[in-house]
Amino acid sequence: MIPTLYWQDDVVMILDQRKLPARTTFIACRDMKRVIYCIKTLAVRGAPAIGVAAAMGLVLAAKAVKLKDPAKWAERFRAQAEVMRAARPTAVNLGWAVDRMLALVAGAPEDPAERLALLRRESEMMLAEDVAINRAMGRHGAKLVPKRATILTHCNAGSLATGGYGTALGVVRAAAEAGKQIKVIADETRPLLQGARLTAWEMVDEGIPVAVAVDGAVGALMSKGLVDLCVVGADRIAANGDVANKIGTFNVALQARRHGVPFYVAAPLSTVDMDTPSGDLIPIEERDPAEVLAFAGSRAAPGAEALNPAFDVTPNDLVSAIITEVGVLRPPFNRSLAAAKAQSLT
Ligand SMILES: CSC[C@@H](O)[C@@H](O)C(=O)COP(=O)(O)O
Repeated sequence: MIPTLYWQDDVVMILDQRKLPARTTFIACRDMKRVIYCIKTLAVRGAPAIGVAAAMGLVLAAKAVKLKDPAKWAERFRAQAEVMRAARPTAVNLGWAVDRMLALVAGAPEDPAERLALLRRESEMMLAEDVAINRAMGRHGAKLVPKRATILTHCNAGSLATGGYGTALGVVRAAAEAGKQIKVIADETRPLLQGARLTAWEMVDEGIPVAVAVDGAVGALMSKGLVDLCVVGADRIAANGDVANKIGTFNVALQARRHGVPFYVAAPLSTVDMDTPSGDLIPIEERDPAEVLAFAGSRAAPGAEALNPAFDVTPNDLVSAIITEVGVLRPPFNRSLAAAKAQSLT
């Protein structure tokens, strides 16, 4: 599998996911501004991958701040960190990674080279940890998958959306590695086609049979008994278990409930935001209407406006379970999430 992002000497290399699957090109980021450009334009996307990219971007920012006085240096670095935090609003992993780097700076050595090395190591650790967490999630989630199963997923919560292996697709991979007969239905995921372009590409590369369906087909497919379970990722999970994920996820969950299909969310605990009590308080990114109004390079619906919320919130009562690195969490989620978060801090 091609890496999503990595360090090459002092340069952050980011796979340009906007070009996939047609071309595999990397963007060389030498400053934080370039990393932010990649995050905003979705060259790098998916909650955990955005978090790692933010950490790497802050290493570049730390290097660029040349102030000698440690207090002034920290003040400038903190200001840069806030610019990074604002790059995209919904995925809480971005703010989580920024806070982790800020906490490190608070106790960091004053020697600039040592300080920089510390931040660099932290960003590398986050990347490695993310893959390990995804594998753990995969092991827990695979137990929920029958021996033969068709799994429907929405958007791309795969290797490309993370440091590697994936969250929802990590569960798919782990089930396949355990010898189960898995087929995947990838919702195409309008308007930017993360399902058709990215999930299908990852599954074909993995040798796992995959069919792409238009987003509106979910109900029809389930009514014919063609879906055994749904597994999706998350951008932010509120303390009560409400789940923000790619626009269209809520529809999948509603159809799953209507047809008695289990609806699972696979996400690391870094995606759980205990400071946001419920889903209605999660900020939802509104993206450029042009993403909706352009089709195959030409303008669709001339004269019309567009609504383009990038995410929606699935209420916790539609979620069968949340698969995390510490295990499968069941309702009531306010209790199971709080316990898992407390466990992860010990
Ligand atoms: C493991 S990724 C989980 C989510 O981040 C994913 O499902 C998603 O909604 C990504 O949205 P995107 O706008 O492509 O960043």
